[in-house]
Amino acid sequence: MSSVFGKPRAGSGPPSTPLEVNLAILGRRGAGKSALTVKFLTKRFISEYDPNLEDTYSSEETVDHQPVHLRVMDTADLDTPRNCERYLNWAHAFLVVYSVDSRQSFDSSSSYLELLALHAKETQRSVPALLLGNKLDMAQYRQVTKAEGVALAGRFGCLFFEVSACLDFEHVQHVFHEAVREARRELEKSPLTRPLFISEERALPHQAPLTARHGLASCTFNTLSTVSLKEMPTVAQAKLVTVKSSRAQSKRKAPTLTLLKGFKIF
Ligand SMILES: Nc1nc2c(ncn2[C@@H]2O[C@H](COP(=O)(O)OP(=O)(O)OP(=O)(O)O)[C@@H](O)[C@H]2O)c(=O)[nH]1
Repeated sequence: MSSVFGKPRAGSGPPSTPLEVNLAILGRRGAGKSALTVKFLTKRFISEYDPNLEDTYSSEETVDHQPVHLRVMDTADLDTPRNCERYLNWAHAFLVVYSVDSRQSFDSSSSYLELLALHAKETQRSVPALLLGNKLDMAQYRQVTKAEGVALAGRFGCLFFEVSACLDFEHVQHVFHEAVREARRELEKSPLTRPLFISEERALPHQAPLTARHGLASCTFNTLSTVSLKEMPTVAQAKLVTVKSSRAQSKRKAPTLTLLKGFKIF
């Protein structure tokens, strides 16, 4: 969606270097991570998807008059966090998604928040997370109350929103932009760019019990000082796709979209 939504207006001053923000979307299968990602990128709602695809998308945004080069990793864990290195050391902010009509997905979101809290503790570096209760349009089938969402977010000190990938775009965009704001605040506190590293594939033996206690046995929280690291070339284990057009929604005749790999968009 190169610059379509957030293009700086002509005459709005000299262009500044875009802030680079990496955003990872986490949550149980079916919570609506892909639908939210695609809604944000294209203003469209998808109803068919390939649950095994994990992609990272790139979008030029303007948030509070500042250009932002945003990368969004739509993760595809199975039911619990797995091989979390690929996003733990990459993201500047996390969107943890559950579905308001699924208690299981809410429980998983709690596991993800635990994981992020543990990682922050291990690395002494906090990365903002936002908790999203998705599928608000399905509120009549609610299994999770808004109060529970608020309480869980409060426990982990994160922002909380209820959204729907199939309702208004502006609300979804607002949430993504809030994530950028949170990331920016954190980056301003520690202006050094976060290291784009992935670890060699080996776990730290002493960390296993900690993660296992939280049902996160397949995740390791490697820090710069404890493992040998290699520089991450681009986005780890993910295909980078630039979405080229998203004026689609505002036009009567749907134009050709450069589609997100694997999605059918209607
Ligand atoms: N009614 C409704 N359905 C939604 C919403 N968001 C997603 N869905 C549907 O829920 C199903 C799962 O959505 P996905 O976006 O693929 O969920 P995901 O979290 O990416 O799941 P994986 O791809 O398996 O990791 C799909 O059938 C979507 O069409 C929503 O806000 N409202």
